[in-house]
Amino acid sequence: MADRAAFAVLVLNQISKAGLERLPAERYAIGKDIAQPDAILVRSADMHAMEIPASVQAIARAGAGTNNIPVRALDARGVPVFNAPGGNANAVKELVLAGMLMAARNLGAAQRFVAAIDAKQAGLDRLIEEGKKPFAGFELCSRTLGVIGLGKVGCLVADAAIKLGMQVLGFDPEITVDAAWSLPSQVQRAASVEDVLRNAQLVTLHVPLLAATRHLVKAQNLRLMRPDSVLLNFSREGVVDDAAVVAALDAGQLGSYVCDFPNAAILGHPRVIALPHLGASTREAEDNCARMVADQLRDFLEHGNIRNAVNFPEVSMARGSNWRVAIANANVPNMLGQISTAMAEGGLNIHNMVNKSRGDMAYTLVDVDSAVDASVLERIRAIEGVLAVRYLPLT
Ligand SMILES: NC(=O)c1ccc[n+]([C@@H]2O[C@H](COP(=O)([O-])OP(=O)(O)OC[C@H]3O[C@@H](n4cnc5c(N)ncnc54)[C@H](O)[C@@H]3O)[C@@H](O)[C@H]2O)c1
Ligand SMILES: O=C(O)CC[C@@H](O)C(=O)O
Repeated sequence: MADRAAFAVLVLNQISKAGLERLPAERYAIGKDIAQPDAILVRSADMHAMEIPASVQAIARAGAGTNNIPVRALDARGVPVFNAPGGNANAVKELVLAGMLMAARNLGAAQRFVAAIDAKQAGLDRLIEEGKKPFAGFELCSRTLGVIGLGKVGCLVADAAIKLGMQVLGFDPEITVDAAWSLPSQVQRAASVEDVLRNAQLVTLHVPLLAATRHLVKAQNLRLMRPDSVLLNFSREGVVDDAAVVAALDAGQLGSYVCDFPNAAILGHPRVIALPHLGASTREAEDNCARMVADQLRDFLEHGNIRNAVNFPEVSMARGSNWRVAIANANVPNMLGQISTAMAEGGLNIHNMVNKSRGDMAYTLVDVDSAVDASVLERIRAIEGVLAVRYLPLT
C-alpha cells in the first residue's frame, strides 16, 4: 500500500454498516472527524460550500443523485465521484407506487379524517360511512402514467405500472441501450415533456437535477396538464417549480402533487402529499448503495480501477505486476506519448496499460516491471493537462 498502513475515509452522513464493513479496519480508518481524508463517503450532505481537503482522491455517493457534490470542481482536481446506479431504484419505485395510490385514493386526507374522530363519540359507524364520501378516488388500472426520465428508477416504475394495468408514456432523450432493452414493449415513446404532460393523467419525474432539468416542469407546461392529474416528484427539489405547482393546484389546473422534497412553498397545501426525502430510505437500498460504493472506492484506492464514476470513464485492469501508476488527465492530444516517454526515460518498462476517455476527462493505468522512482512521478505530474497521479505498489 502506498507509503501508509491505512486509508482514511471521512463519512459525512449515516452510511450502512453493510458497506462500511467492506473497508477492513486494518487498512481503513473511517470517521466523522478526519482532517486529511483520502476519500469521502456521503449521501445527501451538501458539499458545495465545503472546503474539500487537497488529500481527497475520491468521493463516493451512497445513492444516485450527485447534485450535492461539486463534480466539475473535482474534475479539475482529477478526483472521481462514484455513485451507486440502481442501488436504490426498487425502493424509489415502491414509494412512487405508494404515492400514486395515496393521490388516487385520497389516502392522506382520508387518514387525517379518521385520525381526528373522537373514538368515544356515539354513532361512530355512521359518522365514518357518511364522512368517507369526499375521499372517493379513481383506479390506476387503465389510466395513463407519464414517466419522464427512463433510467434505473424510471424503467422500474414503467414496468410496475404496466403490471398494474396502466398505459405508460415514456420520455428520455438520452435513454441508454440497456434501459431501452429493460423497458416493457408496451411503453409508448413520447416526443417531449409537453407530450407527456398533455397526454398522461399521472406524471412521474425521474431525472437528475442538472442545469437542463431545473424547472423542467413549470408554469408554461403545467397548463397542459389535465385538471384532475397527479404530478409526482421523486427526482429533486428544483426539477419542478414548486411555486408554479401551488398556483396550478389553486387554479384547478392540477389535481395533486406528490413530492419527496418538502419546502415552504408546498408545506400545508391540502392537495400536496409531501414526504421527507424517503425514496431511498429502506434497509435494502441503504445496504445496496453502501456496499456498491464501498467496493468501488476500495478498488479505486487500492488498485486505481474506476467503476461507476459520474465524471470518469470505466477503467479496470487486472494487476499485471506489483507496480501501478494511475493518472487522471485532460482528454487532449499526446498525453500518452508524454507519460510513456517520462516512464521510459526513468528506466521503466511498461508491462500493461489501459487508457480511456469520457468527455474532457481521460484516465490511464500503467503497470510497470519495476518500482517507480518519485522523480518519475513528479515528471508525470508536471506534464500540462495531468490532473492527478497515484502510485499504487502492491506490498
Ligand atoms: N427520492 C429519492 O430518495 C431518490 C432516490 C434515488 C434517486 N433520486 C433522484 O432520481 C434521479 C434519477 O435516478 P436514477 O437512479 O433513475 O438515475 P439514472 O441516471 O439511472 O436515470 C436518469 C435518467 O434521466 C434521463 N434524463 C436526463 N435528462 C432528461 C430530460 N431532460 N428529460 C428526460 N429524461 C432525462 C437520463 O437520460 C437517464 O436515463 C437521481 O438523479 C436523483 O436525483 C431520488
Ligand atoms: O441517501 C438518501 O437517503 C437519498 C438518496 C437519493 O436522493 C439518491 O439520489 O440516491
